Amino acid sequence: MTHSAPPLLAVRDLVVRYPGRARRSAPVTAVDGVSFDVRAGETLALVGESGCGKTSTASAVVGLRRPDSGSVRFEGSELTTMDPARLRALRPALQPVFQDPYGSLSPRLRVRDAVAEPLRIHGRWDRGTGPDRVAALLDTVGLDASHGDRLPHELSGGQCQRVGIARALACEPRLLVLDEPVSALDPSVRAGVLNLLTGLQDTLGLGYLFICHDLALVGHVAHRVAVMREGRVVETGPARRVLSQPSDPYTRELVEASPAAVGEHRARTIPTAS
Ligand SMILES: Nc1ncnc2c1ncn2[C@@H]1O[C@H](COP(=O)(O)OP(=O)(O)OP(=O)(O)O)[C@@H](O)[C@H]1O
Repeated sequence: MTHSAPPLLAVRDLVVRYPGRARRSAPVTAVDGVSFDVRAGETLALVGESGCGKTSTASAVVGLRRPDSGSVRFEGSELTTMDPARLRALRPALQPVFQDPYGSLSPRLRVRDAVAEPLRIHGRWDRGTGPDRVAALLDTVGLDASHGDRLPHELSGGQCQRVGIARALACEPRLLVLDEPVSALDPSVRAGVLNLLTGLQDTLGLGYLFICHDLALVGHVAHRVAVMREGRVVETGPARRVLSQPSDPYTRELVEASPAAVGEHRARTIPTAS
């Protein structure tokens, strides 16, 4: 990880508002001037309690929601004002992985076709080499070729999430936006999926914006942490420092409520049950 390189992702003064739920009620400001950077090969964890604006931030970064104001720069290019054709060409480089592993896959699409789909959508499918590329992607995420024949309901939650990661990797992204990628999984398979993600990062040099409310997991995977409260970032810093010596009172409350987050040594590879 080089800190002199320009950031992969630079978010500045991001604001996301939703219309008020009741008629004529004031809009809800979900994200209120958020700024952070993610560098290649680095994981920035965005943490905070439910409703603080993490998913709204991620949605604006991956283009699922247009921000009301602020800047989202990817490799130096401003995404919020980019023309649609250029944005479409850039999108594969910046891929989301969502929380619900089943919900993010089409129930009628076999795994092989689900992994091939992003290649087809982005005009990168080659009939000659495509099947081998899909097999290689399945192998990369720890699934064997026989999983390619299955439908999502024939997979475990962890396997489904691995398919979601294979889809995200298909078009050779440089940034993954991981919105609670293991929260819906059984605790016994969480470590395996997180270890897969950290291994991929180490091999491919990917940047991760990692949204997570579990500070113990954050302590394993994140290089830096940004703590959100009520739409704002209240503290940013190296994960070790933020989780062991938080300077913001709210961060201190979060850390104290999660004693497992603080430890002398947190291995990047999480032990899995044997
Ligand atoms: N589509 C929407 N319409 C109106 N308000 C919304 C919408 N989506 C989110 N909000 C509100 O915006 C705020 C931030 O929500 P957001 O989902 O971004 O938070 P979060 O930190 O990701 O929460 P969680 O961890 O529960 O997913 C909350 O007050 C939420 O109620």
